[in-house]
Amino acid sequence: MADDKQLTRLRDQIDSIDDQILALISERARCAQQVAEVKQSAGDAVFYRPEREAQVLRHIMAKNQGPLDNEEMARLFREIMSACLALEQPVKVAFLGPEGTFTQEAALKHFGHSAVTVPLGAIDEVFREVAAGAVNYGVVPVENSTEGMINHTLDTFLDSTLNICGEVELRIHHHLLVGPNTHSDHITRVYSHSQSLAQCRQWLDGHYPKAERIAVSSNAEAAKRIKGEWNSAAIAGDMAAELYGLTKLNEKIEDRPDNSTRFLIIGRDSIPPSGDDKTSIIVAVRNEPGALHNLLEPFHRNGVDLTRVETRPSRTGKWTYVFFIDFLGHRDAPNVSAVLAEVGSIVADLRVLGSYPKAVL
Ligand SMILES: C=C(O[C@@H]1C=C(C(=O)O)C=C[C@H]1O)C(=O)O
Repeated sequence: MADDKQLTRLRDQIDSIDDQILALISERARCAQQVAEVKQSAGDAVFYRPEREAQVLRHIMAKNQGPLDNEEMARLFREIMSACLALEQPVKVAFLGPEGTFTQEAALKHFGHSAVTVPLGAIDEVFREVAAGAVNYGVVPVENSTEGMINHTLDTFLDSTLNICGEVELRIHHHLLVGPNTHSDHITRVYSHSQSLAQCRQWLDGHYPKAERIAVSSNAEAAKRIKGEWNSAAIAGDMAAELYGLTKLNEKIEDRPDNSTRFLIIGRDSIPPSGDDKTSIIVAVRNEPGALHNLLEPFHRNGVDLTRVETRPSRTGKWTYVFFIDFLGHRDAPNVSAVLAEVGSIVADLRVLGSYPKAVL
């Protein structure tokens, strides 16, 4: 038995600490309200500031001395900021629905749980609703560590004038889910998004080689669909399992344990520097000898680190290659703006998709 007196004393101590935390969070929330008033009187309608939020979280992680780890501590502060912001104006964020997708999880990880998330049926709809001003931001998947680029998202950027305002990385754990009518010995169909089916290919080959694999628009849609079906399973994540009341027959069935997806936050405004930023651009290059070398050389010469170079076929037919390039640094930094000016002068077309804070969490 624990020492009753010692327990009582520790719990009293926790109660008094909680009172202090409560008072401090309230004081912080009042401060954030005043910031909103200052912004409003300056005619600034944008309360949410991604670069400032990234700085707050980085500061917390740098100062944290444990015992909670940096990510855990930052997650708590993420939620405090989200709640403070929602006092003035909850951020409205569109995502690739239905409810329960990994994209929704990414949206909540980035904006916190006080954000209002709006499920939409397709990636281009997310772009459209942001462009129309019906929501403040959108969240779209862009690349998976196992399966590579999500080409549909890249292609949608070709026709869009929206800005990238941030990035989120999410560890993706897939589970094999069933409804009450299905037994593990009688699974003849497995539904999921094509990316998720691909991420679990070897596991499915080993455990359900004969089951038909059916690709649907999202893994949450798969979970929703099998709820009342016989002999059917879905591959989806925790949020979908919980939301649609399904049983996890097998957990973490992704072939690679480090399976993760990167998502982009899209919005209408460009974002000032946060001190640790990335920039994404699209360039169209003429099909001539040395074109790729000439395109990349200025980055190297100016000490700008490339983090990703992706090629897509141009859809106009006019240019042979379109490159999506990500690199470290903000477009306002002198070495980055020098590279952009130089690259702009040699390529057929250059569009800066945005400079944004590097993912903190
Ligand atoms: C308080 C501000 O506004 C919002 C709330 C923040 C916070 O709670 O720390 C940070 C950035 C903004 O999203 C601010 O700009 O400082």
